[in-house]
Amino acid sequence: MTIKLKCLSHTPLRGLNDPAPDVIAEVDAVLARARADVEAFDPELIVIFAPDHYNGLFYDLMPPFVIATAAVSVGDYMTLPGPLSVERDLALDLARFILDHDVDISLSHRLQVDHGCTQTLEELTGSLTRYPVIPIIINSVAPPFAPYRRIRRLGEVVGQFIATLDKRVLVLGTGGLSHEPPVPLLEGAPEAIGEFLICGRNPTPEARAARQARTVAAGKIYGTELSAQTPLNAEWDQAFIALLLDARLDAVDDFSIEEISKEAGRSTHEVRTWVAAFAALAAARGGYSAQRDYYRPINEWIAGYGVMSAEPR
Ligand SMILES: O=C(O)CCc1cccc(O)c1O
Ligand SMILES: [Fe+2]
Repeated sequence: MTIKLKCLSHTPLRGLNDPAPDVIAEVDAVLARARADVEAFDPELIVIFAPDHYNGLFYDLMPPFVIATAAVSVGDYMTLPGPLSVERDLALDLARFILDHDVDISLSHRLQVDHGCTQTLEELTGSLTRYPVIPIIINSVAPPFAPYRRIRRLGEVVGQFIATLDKRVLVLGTGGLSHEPPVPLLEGAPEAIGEFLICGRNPTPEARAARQARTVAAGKIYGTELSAQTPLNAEWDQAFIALLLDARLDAVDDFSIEEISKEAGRSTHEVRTWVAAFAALAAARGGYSAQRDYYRPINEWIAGYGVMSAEPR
């Protein structure tokens, strides 16, 4: 078994509300290098830990985390629509392994996924079907959340499973870092918004266009005194990256969900996907060496935008 890791932020505002051309060029160069790494590694399986943003998962049934044996992209924010190439039997084997190791993961035989899962797959592989993939969606936007220690444990068990495979496995985490796009909270929401958060799947094209427009409008003022959203927190981001570089993964057990929401923004919890990915790498092969490939706070994209790579020491 050989394993590599890549963790990247995602931003649906790319191409919709871009920063200066030199910043885009920087990010394009980092993504091109990451894509070349993936091409050279030629994974036989990709395990992607990703968030959902009320496109596949809603409060009518909100799992702390769920593994999909079949997944279809909703194609929001100009991302590719259609099915992912999920290895059904292997995903089921992984589901059984996780449950047998006392981590109570949910299972979906037909999950809708959004830009949170598909943008990174597309950026690193050029499609949703180039390589076999197993999506594990971690609730990162719909409180209450499982403690970070449970996410670390989930990653550990996935890593133990990966260690049993005779394959080249790429583990991906996508989301974060610090940021707070205008994702509504159920608490105190107007009735119509509450209804959407509880059972809003398969919105009309008009509703999806309106949501996209709201996010673009938020991106235009994000980080200025006009915005009510918690601003990016580069200090928090750099400390989180340092924790991963130093393999101090158990430090996440002390993370306070409320404090992170207040200090860095409510969607910063997408970093739970990074925690799971690094925990999987560490469990699969013990020590790892990691590098920060890129970091820049990018207000236009509503993202403390980071990219990291790691592999066994
Ligand atoms: O459509 C939404 O709910 C929010 C979209 C969104 C915006 C900026 C950064 C993100 O990570 C993100 O997911
Ligand atoms: Fe997101």
